[in-house]
Amino acid sequence: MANAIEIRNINKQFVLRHTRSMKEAFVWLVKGRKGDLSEKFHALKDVSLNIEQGETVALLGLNGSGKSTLLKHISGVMRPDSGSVGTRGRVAGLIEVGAGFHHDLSGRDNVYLNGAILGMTEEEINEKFDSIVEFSEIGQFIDTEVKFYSSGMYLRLAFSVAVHTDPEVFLVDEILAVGDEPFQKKCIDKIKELAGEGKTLVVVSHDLDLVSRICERGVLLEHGQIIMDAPVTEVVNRMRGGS
Ligand SMILES: Nc1ncnc2c1ncn2[C@@H]1O[C@H](COP(=O)(O)OP(=O)(O)OP(=O)(O)O)[C@@H](O)[C@H]1O
Repeated sequence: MANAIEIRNINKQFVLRHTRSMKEAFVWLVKGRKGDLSEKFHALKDVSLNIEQGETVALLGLNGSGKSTLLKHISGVMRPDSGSVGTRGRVAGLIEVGAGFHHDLSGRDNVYLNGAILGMTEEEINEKFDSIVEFSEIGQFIDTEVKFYSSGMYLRLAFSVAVHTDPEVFLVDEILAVGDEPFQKKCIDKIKELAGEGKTLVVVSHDLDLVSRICERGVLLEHGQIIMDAPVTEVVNRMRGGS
């Protein structure tokens, strides 16, 4: 089967400190600018990962292990310092609540803006508009500026637009957590439905029960490296201190 996602030897470093004290900068200057004034943090270290079309994959690991950074590379919002990331088909999902939303525009305008960013044509959005609003349960607030939305309302609209783009690859970060329980359940059912249709799914979550229900494969990250890639139950077992 064809790969939906191909990640080859990616590295990502973040600059932790841009500035130092005047004294440190002075010492650095008189010493002939030796060394680097900024401190770097290696968030992803030589990560390679192939995900086949139709696979459901959970990215697991402790806080700061690099899961969200890896997901952002798959979505294309971040680029690696070296290595390559390839995806096949339309990629959509929920990485950061409100990303791609314009605060001063209404929910309605943001559906068009976000839909276009995710690759939908105006015609496609017109066609799906009612269904997007219905799924989100935003109701009359669709014409309110989104800066007045609660975080849950943002999530509802963003999730609804993302699933209506009919993506081949669907990415979900932890953010489902801000939805209330009924909406979370609705999202999870929708995610399962997408998986059932053979869509590729990559999920970042600390909810081990949830990922065990949705995903088949687990990829465990530690300090920016993949240390285990196995059926999700085995990875969850290891995270819970099993084997
Ligand atoms: N834009 C950034 N600038 C600097 N450091 C960053 C940036 N984004 C992430 N990091 C750092 O990279 C590391 C990995 O972050 P990441 O968000 O990928 O971890 P995570 O596994 O998703 O963690 P969590 O479970 O807490 O969400 C962290 O130490 C984080 O501080």
